[in-house]
Amino acid sequence: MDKQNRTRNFSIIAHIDHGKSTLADRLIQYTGLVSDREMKSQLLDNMDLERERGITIKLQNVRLIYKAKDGNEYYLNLIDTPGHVDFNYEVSRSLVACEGALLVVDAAQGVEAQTLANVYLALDQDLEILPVINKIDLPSARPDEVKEEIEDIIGLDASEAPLISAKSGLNIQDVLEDIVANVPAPTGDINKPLKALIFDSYYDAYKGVVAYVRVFEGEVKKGMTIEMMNTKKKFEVTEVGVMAPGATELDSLSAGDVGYIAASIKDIRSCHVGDTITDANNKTQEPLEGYKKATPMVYCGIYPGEGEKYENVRDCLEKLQVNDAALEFESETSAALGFGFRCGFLGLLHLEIIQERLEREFNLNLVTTAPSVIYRVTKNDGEVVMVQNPANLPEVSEIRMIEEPIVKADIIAPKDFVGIVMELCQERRGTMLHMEYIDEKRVMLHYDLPLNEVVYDFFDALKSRTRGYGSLDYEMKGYVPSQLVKLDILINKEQVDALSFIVHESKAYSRGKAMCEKLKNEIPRHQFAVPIQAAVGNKIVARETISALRKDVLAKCYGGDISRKKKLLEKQKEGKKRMRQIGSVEVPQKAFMSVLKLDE
Ligand SMILES: Nc1nc2c(ncn2[C@@H]2O[C@H](COP(=O)(O)OP(=O)(O)OP(=O)(O)O)[C@@H](O)[C@H]2O)c(=O)[nH]1
Repeated sequence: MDKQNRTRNFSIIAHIDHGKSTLADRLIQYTGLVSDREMKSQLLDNMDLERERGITIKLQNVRLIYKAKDGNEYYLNLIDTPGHVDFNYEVSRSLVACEGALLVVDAAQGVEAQTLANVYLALDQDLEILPVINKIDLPSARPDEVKEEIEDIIGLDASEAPLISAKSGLNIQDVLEDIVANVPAPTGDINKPLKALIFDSYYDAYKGVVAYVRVFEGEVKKGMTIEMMNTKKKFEVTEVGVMAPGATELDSLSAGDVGYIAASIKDIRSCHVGDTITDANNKTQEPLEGYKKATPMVYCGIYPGEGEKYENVRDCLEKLQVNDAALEFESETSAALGFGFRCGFLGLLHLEIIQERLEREFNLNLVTTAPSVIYRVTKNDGEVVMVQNPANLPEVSEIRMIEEPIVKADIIAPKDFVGIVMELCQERRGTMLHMEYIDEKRVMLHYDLPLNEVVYDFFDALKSRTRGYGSLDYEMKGYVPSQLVKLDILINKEQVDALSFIVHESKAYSRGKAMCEKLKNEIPRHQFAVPIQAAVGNKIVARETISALRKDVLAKCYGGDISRKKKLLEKQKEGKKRMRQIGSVEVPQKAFMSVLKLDE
């Protein structure tokens, strides 16, 4: 059998926590790629941040060599995928490079909202989906019922699905045999001109931008001149190889292979994820269909903090963008924070992760402003503007209509929690579409929810109110008109542009109040009283005051000389007035993030 017939390209898809990363580790360990001693727990989640949060964010690929029962040696290219709803985009990116996907389902939890969402993504790519039932070691495991669920809800035959424990390593060989037997071998002519898809990339200080590719046709070798079909840039290949699990150089990558290409690419903009690489001297006719660009759904301002340089922040954002194509940014200025960037993210988790990476990996000191979705504003003169920065909302008098993005949300929860889930969706201005029973125990609720209500902390609220049993998946549906207002925050009578946000009219008061209270706790006391107000237009909807640190000027004044007392108090008042006029209120950096975590 030739190499192509002994190659299998696959991903693992699952709902969060169903054990995808643990299974990936076991597969790596079983095939002897790393010794047990070297086996760091969850090797694929190689970013510290991921390990801490326990969720997979960036996809990684690794090549395993497996000697199957049929006596042949197979090359299994595994591409790890993230399981969180914010990262569906990354899931579909990695799926394009594969012919099959393992669908890991927790034997105790069964099919969840994101199990379904991931299956749909895999079906879109025409992948062979192999169900795997994990965690059968758990006392609460119910593998037979879960098999039925997979058949009933998803429509996949699960009768032959391996029953495994990724944790203990039980039946891991069944999974490998399943892959060999049922994931189709790649096809593609090695003698045709090179055609390879870049599905990910990262920046290496020595090698430059390294592209992770899936070769569909032809062959790529060191010394060859390649061309990026989209950017038309040409480079000489300095190294090709596979991750096993570290970068391992090979002579060539050919049709069907997954691996990396380094070509001393210094400018990150010349290597686009989704672009097709070809041989500059023997070009392929048509590029492969690229990825549809991920559209950010949440925006926020990122500003250099105390002592931080603007250029430095730009540099780091650019570096992050290389391996996170979904991150968008452009320059903006704020009266309160100076020069900075408006950045677009897939969701709140994505935002938090980027922020943490900037702070931790790049050691940046940042100020982040409240997240906002994109509103569609129609002005009286008919002009339509998309507003993702509340500060840019046109004057109220100019606005004919504001529309907000709505998502179609699918929520799966045990039936005992239906009331609680409905209450939560109601609070978040949701409209129920319908509800169906998955089996005797669980229901699936379909809702239309304003994205602006989902991005804040809907996911956390759902998890905590359903004791971890509720699961969520959502996709953009469109825009609907809504009664939205801009809530401004005034600190010491001055409007702070970076703290403004757009909110539904019915929530302006409660949000404003919560915001003022929060800021009151975060801003230290000054020599003068600091009023904190929330306003809609000219109307103040909430107010808090940080009382002044009153210096006791009368302490030294003995006796009852009333005129002297008066004089001293008068003087103090003057001082305060001056302070109020010229002194500025020190607002701590974290106050700008405080809108994020408002408990309503
Ligand atoms: N009892 C038991 N626990 C398991 C098994 N497999 C995984 N787990 C545990 O389940 C939890 C989630 O496993 P992960 O492998 O991190 O799950 P994941 O699907 O990769 O999750 P994300 O990276 O967040 O998408 C961890 O605490 C694992 O130790 C298993 O077979 N049995």
